[in-house]
Amino acid sequence: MSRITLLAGGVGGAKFALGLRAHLRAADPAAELTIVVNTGDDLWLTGLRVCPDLDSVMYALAGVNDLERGWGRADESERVSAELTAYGVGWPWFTLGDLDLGTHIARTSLLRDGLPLSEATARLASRWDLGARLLPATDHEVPTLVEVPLEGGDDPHATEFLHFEEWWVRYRAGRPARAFLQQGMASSVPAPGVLEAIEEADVVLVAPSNPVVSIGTILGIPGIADAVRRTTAPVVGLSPIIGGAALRGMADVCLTAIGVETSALAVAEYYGLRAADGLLDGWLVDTADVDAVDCLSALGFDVIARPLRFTSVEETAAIAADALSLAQARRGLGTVPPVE
Ligand SMILES: O=c1nc2n(C[C@H](O)[C@H](O)[C@H](O)CO)c3cc(O)ccc3cc-2c(=O)[nH]1
Repeated sequence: MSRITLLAGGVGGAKFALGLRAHLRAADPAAELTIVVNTGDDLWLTGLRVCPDLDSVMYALAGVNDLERGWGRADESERVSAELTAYGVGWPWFTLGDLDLGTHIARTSLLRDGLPLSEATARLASRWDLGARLLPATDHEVPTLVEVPLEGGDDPHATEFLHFEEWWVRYRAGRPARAFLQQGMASSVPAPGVLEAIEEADVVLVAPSNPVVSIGTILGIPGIADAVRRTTAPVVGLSPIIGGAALRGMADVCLTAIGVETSALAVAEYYGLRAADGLLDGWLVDTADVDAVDCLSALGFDVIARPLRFTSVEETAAIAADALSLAQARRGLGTVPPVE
């Protein structure tokens, strides 16, 4: 029996989680999968608590997600959203589908009853056979705010802060980000079970999610990065960058904003090598980035290059299997798959 803990953001994290679960169900059915999910994207909207990344992972594992969009529910309708827009309530550019709204209403109801987000999440998740435990990184509210130049003012240095979802969805990350700030982060604490899931894991995996606003937010919650450094489990990450471009989403814009090059090599260096007080032991890069292997190996990372695109659940399961093999090789329990 192995305990696998995955740190994940929304859309990319959900796709990887699906492949990882498929691999575990076939190869190690007794394995316990815990997914620590980013909550920096969470927001209050129309009086409801919306948790985009938790919901993307939950819907994907439940098999009820919208495969085309990558977020929200399949077979969705938007009648309530249209009513809210008619009343001028909410964000007209941020669609809350009717089925999705059911989740937000249920979650908000549980929160209003006094449950912390971690318990509310467990209650929502218990509806489905997810094959994984979902943990929000923290029960505290740590909204990611993006500092952008103020539009239309006289002062060229004036800035304003947008909630991440406004910057991401409304402006498609098009307004230059000067900084990302996780409000309330310094005084937040990891949700119950998060530190244990990392410290007591046999393997910790870092999904190919946005290194800045998804994985970065999880790791920024006091105590979590230390737990990753401390765990006896090997820590293996997957590059969200393939051939110099973000695998999905607009992670490149976030990396550029914090001065990190959009490359598989630079993101590994950004996370850092655990042996040098960083976070990773191993790193999977795409075959397009095979040039990075020698350099990262010389730095001390266990690296393999293999196709990293999630073209199907089967292919994602094979990627997950290779990530676990890399981790097991470090634990001396298995073999490293050949570098392609
Ligand atoms: O591009 C969009 N993404 C939407 N997303 C996805 C989300 O904004 C981002 O892709 C993630 O937060 C980034 O991980 C939603 C997620 C939810 O949980 C609920 C509602 C939405 C609505 C939108 C939307 O209208 N447009």
